[in-house]
Amino acid sequence: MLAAAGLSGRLLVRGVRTLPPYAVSPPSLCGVAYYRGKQTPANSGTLIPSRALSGRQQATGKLVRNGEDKNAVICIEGNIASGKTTCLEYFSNTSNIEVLTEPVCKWRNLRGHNPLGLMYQDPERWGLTLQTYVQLTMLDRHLSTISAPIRMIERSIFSAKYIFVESLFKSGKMPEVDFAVLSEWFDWITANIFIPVDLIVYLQTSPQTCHKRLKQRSREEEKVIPLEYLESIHQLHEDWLIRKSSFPLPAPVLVIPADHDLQEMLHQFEENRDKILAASSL
Ligand SMILES: Nc1ncnc2c1ncn2[C@@H]1O[C@H](COP(=O)(O)OP(=O)(O)O)[C@@H](O)[C@H]1O
Ligand SMILES: Cc1cn([C@H]2C[C@H](O)[C@@H](COP(=O)(O)O)O2)c(=O)[nH]c1=O
Repeated sequence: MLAAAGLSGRLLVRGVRTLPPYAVSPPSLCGVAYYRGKQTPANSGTLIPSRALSGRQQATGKLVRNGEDKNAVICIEGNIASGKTTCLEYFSNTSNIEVLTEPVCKWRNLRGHNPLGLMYQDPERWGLTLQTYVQLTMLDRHLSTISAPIRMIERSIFSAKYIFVESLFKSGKMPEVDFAVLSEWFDWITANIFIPVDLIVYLQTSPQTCHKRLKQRSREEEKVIPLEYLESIHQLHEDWLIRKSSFPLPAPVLVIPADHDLQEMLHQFEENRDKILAASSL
């Protein structure tokens, strides 16, 4: 896909490269949770074996996070630069909601390495490296101790696999053995650890909108992303969340059209507030 998108010439050189010194946040400040406008520690919770049956039937026989049943989990999904972080920021001051943004800064700075930048430069060589780390950090997000009745989380371990790993593999940029290793890890995790999701909010945008916003945000690593890549990521989202034809859905989906300007989007978030918060009573 990246090849089709005209990236292959720049991306296929093998070997470790020295990356430009991107401005990155120190890992200690990355992937923080916010509750009532304040930063809270996103510590991993304790995993315990599930007892006979909880309210969430799928938990049976799996490891569950201690205290799991009390909270609602809402995942905000959408294409790159669709407005997920903006949505989370909007809800971050709501009492009872804790928001967890995607740990992108960890993906940009892992002990001084930049797996995200490496992947965009050479997806065949570094796709497995990035996606292994994304899967770990996503799992960590899902299992971290919850400090509010409702948790809103940016993306999920599911979209990392069903959208991004899938995209790398389907486009021929990920060797079959790398895909197999990632799939085994994902299957083991989801078979043995209960990852609760009560609602998916899909911010549905056109790839053109995302391309415009991506350029405006101007993240250094993402400057090589062409419109065609966003189109393929869009199709994967549509297959999963709208057509429901690709992979299992971990929760019901609420679709919010998200091509509108910022002011209208804030209005849309407010309009959908009750539907979103209803996840806590499911
Ligand atoms: N509705 C909107 N209209 C115009 N620009 C937007 C809108 N929502 C977000 N943006 C801008 O687009 C860029 C990407 O938004 P962001 O929330 O970071 O997306 P994501 O988290 O999905 O990648 C940011 O520069 C943000 O300020
Ligand atoms: C989950 C996930 C993300 N990425 C890439 C895609 C984007 O470049 C960033 C995330 O930024 P966004 O603004 O939050 O969309 O990370 C990836 O390559 N693989 C993944 O699994």
